[in-house]
Amino acid sequence: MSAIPTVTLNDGAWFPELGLGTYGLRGEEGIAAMVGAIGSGYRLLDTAVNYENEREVGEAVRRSDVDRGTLLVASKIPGRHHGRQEAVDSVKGSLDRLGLDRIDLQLIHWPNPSVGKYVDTWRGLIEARELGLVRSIGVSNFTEDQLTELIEETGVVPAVNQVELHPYFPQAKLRAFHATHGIRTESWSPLAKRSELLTEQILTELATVHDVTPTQVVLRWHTQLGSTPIPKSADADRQRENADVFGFTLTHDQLAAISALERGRLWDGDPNTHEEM
Ligand SMILES: NC(=O)C1=CN([C@@H]2O[C@H](COP(=O)(O)OP(=O)(O)OC[C@H]3O[C@@H](n4cnc5c(N)ncnc54)[C@H](OP(=O)(O)O)[C@@H]3O)[C@@H](O)[C@H]2O)C=CC1
Ligand SMILES: O=C(O)C(=O)[C@@H](O)[C@H](O)C(=O)CO
Repeated sequence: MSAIPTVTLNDGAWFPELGLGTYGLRGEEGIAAMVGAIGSGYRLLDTAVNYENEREVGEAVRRSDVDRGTLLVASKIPGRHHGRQEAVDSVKGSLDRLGLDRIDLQLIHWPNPSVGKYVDTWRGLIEARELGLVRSIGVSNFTEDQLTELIEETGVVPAVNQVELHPYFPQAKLRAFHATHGIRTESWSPLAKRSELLTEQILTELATVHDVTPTQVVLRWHTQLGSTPIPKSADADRQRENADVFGFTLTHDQLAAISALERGRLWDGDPNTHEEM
């Protein structure tokens, strides 16, 4: 398996084209799964205050035999920590739990519109970056309008927007907005939480054509769309399968056929209405 390629974010930092989701990876088993993933070549671990596994993520970084400087840890601020000073304090809390002296990518988890403080929270992340607590700053689950508001109010463009993205919800319009503004797209639930996606006929057909698995077809689709998928797997073999997607190329027509599976969100995770505290 070749190394996972990287891209450059709008702040000049490097960023992998594929990472590991860690929601649900907890305790010793979770740490072992993350250490194994790092050993298999993963360099980006995605966590959040609300995953309650930042301690495990930090421990996995320390137990791995890879230099800290070659690993990226991303975390996310929950709705209950929105506000300028609250955001800085939230980052400090994450750093304590991680046991690290820097978070590589800090995101706002959800805009939580009813709280009405995502612009202040963004100002807090800008301050956290100035304080050297975090390297890159971005958001998650932000719409075009919410991104525009952040940019107009602060002049700082998020490096990343991590959003629901999979063949059932390809987000073409939002991705085009990201491309225009130099925001890197990151795909959450990139396998649509496994669901029935992986048995779709077009995916099994393309898997045969390219001599790979349907999962690898889906993950390659993400990377060729210019998004960084963060599939979660607790299993070493599936982790290796998921990372080994850079040795084949889908054609333009094959990408379009996969995107034609579009049917909508997995659940009611509309950033305009969903509240996640
Ligand atoms: N910002 C946000 O609001 C959100 C962020 N996220 C992030 O995105 C990450 C990934 O999303 P998630 O919701 O976990 O869903 P995924 O789409 O990554 O699917 C995970 C499921 O797929 C299974 N799986 C993984 N690889 C394979 C494979 N090769 N073959 C068959 N099954 C496989 C896993 O099982 P197994 O472990 O047994 O392999 C698990 O059941 C999260 O862990 C989290 O970090 C997720 C939701 C929202
Ligand atoms: O996992 C996350 O990052 C979330 O934001 C949650 O909303 C998660 O997707 C969930 O619990 C869905 O039911």
